[in-house]
Amino acid sequence: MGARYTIKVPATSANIGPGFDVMGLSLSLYLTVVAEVSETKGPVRIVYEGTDSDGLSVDPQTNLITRTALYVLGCHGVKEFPKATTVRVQNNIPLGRGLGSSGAAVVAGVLLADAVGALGLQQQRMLDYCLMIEHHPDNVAAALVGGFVASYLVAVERPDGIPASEPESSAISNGATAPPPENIAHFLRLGCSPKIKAIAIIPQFELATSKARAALPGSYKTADVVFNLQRLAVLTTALGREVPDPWLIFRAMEDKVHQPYRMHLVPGLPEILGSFNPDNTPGLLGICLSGAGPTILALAMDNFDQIAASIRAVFARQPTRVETKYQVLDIVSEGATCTKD
Ligand SMILES: Nc1ncnc2c1ncn2[C@@H]1O[C@H](COP(=O)(O)OP(=O)(O)OP(=O)(O)O)[C@@H](O)[C@H]1O
Ligand SMILES: N[C@@H](CCO)C(=O)O
Repeated sequence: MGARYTIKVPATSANIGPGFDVMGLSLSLYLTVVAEVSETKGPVRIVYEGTDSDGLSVDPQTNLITRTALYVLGCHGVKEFPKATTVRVQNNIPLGRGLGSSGAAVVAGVLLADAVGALGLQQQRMLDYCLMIEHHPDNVAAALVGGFVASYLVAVERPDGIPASEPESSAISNGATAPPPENIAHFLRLGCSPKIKAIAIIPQFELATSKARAALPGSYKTADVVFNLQRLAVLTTALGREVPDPWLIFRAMEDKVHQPYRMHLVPGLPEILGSFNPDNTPGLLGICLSGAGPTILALAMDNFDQIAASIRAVFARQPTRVETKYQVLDIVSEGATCTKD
């Protein structure tokens, strides 16, 4: 009898307005990976069972989940999956929409290697491995530990010399087996009121994070940086108050570092960010671009379906008639898990 592991990783929304590359919320939408490990040596096989998996590679050397796992195994002197393994992927996180699909895939890959290689990695060490592939910690830290998470990279330059702005590490695509330095990033879980839910309004088009990052300027005005720092400091505790203050949160979710430069990439974004507020939209707490977009994240305490309908209507009346779906999600306190059946 072989072993069977089930790995479950939540979707995440990064930034939450001012916390560009800093903040992440984990959400009740999951990537599930089931690894069926046989007792004999043999190849690894990938099977996608989810709905949003069109075009994803099932070649273990290129698929993001198994490629990450192979990198982590390689760092431990293990060149391939130790036993014949079938990796069944059920993905409910839409790809390239700003809901942390790539971060979840990377986290799943690290947990997969840890399980099949019996590596016994601690959570902090897992984060180091994740950051060799996903260069900003906001999504992966929240996906790994769960809840409302703040994080920073200890060094701005990545340890392998690749600029943090690069979308993906060449360390793993080159088959390198150099382990990451220890403690690349630090993280902290912050309080988030259980009264708050996350409404994700998801346009039916993909926006690659690399493209959305390429739209950002290389330098900023001091006043814009101060604008974000002021809001971010307030946001870190505003979401955790027992009785959330809608206008405090609304103002604390404004941003001048990334959203203004991404407006042209998401039709309707200027109107969405400029039209809704807690006075004209009861129940609304705050609104922002989720991660690199194009999903809109609205935090709210009530009237979830009405808020979603109002935002969807703005997308629908754009000249390009942007089609959307929406989901009302919980902010989940549990991060990625791996269980042995
Ligand atoms: N389950 C998965 N299996 C394999 N590859 C995946 C999986 N999920 C995501 N990816 C890869 O990640 C890409 C999307 O990553 P990208 O960083 O552009 O968007 P995102 O992670 O969904 O959004 P954001 O980082 O803004 O939250 C996909 O096109 C695919 O190559
Ligand atoms: N902080 C990242 C999140 C996307 O992965 C960005 O906005 O580009």
